[in-house]
Amino acid sequence: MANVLRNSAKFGFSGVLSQLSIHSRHGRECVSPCFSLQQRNNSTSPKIKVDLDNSTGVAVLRMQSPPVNSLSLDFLTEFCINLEKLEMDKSCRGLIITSVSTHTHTHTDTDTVTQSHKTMIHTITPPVCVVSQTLSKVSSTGLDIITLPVCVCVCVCLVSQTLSKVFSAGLDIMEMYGKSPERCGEFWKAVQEMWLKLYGSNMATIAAINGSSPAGGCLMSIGCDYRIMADNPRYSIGLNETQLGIVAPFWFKDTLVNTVGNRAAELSLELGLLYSAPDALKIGLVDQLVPEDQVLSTAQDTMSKWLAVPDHARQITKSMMRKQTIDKLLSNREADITNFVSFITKDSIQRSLRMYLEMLKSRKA
Ligand SMILES: CC/C=C\CCC/C=C/C(=O)SCCNC(=O)CCNC(=O)[C@H](O)C(C)(C)COP(=O)(O)OP(=O)(O)OC[C@H]1O[C@@H](n2cnc3c(N)ncnc32)[C@H](O)[C@@H]1OP(=O)(O)O
Repeated sequence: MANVLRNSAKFGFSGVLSQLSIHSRHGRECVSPCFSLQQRNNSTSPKIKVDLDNSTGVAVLRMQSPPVNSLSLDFLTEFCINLEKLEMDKSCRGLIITSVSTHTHTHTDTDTVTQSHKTMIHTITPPVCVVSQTLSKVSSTGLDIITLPVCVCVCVCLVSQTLSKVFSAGLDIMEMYGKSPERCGEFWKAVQEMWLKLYGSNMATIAAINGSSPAGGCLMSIGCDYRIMADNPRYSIGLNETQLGIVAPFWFKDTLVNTVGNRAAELSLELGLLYSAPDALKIGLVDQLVPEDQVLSTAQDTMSKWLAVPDHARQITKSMMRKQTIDKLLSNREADITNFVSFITKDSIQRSLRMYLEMLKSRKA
């Protein structure tokens, strides 16, 4: 333990993990060239948007991958790169993870466009945008004024429209269906990497759960230090793997046990339960429910309490609580990948996944 604490103090908790972890395409080797200590960690990549507030040291990572923020290989790679960048940035002490939400996103960006171009743009039903009479008159004197705002507005509406009800739908099922063993292995390594980086993060981490969060989405949430969920009857959260005919691996199970205790985890995993927000609160799967429009602001208020604790004390304590669970995966990583690949490529499991995908599509129809 003394060794852990020494390492934690020297490298930080995630630094210890990075040293131990296998260098992979999705690990340090891949992301190191992206680091720049001078760089402000505000970035927008196709699937993820990060805003770091330098005055508070808190970053908000918004998932924006339509239609359901599913965790594909590309998404996970982007997620890990962003996490590693924030981890290396000494000014960043706290991370809030959320999904792009309809109202804030549309209004903010439309306002920006309106102010900067001194015109009026009305959003009707997404993704359609219309330029008002006022703008038409103004724009007839300058074509450049009209072209850019309309493009920006249409993009925003597309994202808003398709992500309104989901935090993350979990692992991208298409990454596990009909894929080669090599590709499945690569995908699983990225899933492991995401969890190792998040569960072992030195930052204080809060999940601002503003939509449904099944399976891998739930794993991401319980990988954080604290969970705030929107009190909306349409949303659910849980590790529902058995409902798909698949099995949550030991480190999903361990993370859940660490969060809700053994008995609740046993019921939850065996039955593949998806909990409503109030039921999730009851078993301790989430820590707090708030009205939907207050999820992010509550996360920000809560974060200031977490950051009031001295970093080194919080980080070493977090390491003591989580190290054993993390080490278990670190020392079994390759075996875990082999196990996943042989399980997921079985004909019977592929059939289960196909039926589940068909069910998802037929539910829609
Ligand atoms: C040894 C270890 C072995 C294995 C371990 C594997 C561990 C696995 C972990 C996982 O995370 S598996 C994924 C589990 N996820 C789910 O069960 C969620 C399924 N999705 C839903 O329940 C709903 O989609 C929703 C998230 C509640 C959102 O509902 P909504 O009505 O808003 O959207 P809709 O259902 O119409 O979906 C839109 C679109 O997206 C496709 N979709 C949904 N989820 C996924 C997903 N996880 N991966 C890929 N694609 C997904 C859905 O089919 C629709 O597609 P379409 O528009 O083409 O019809």
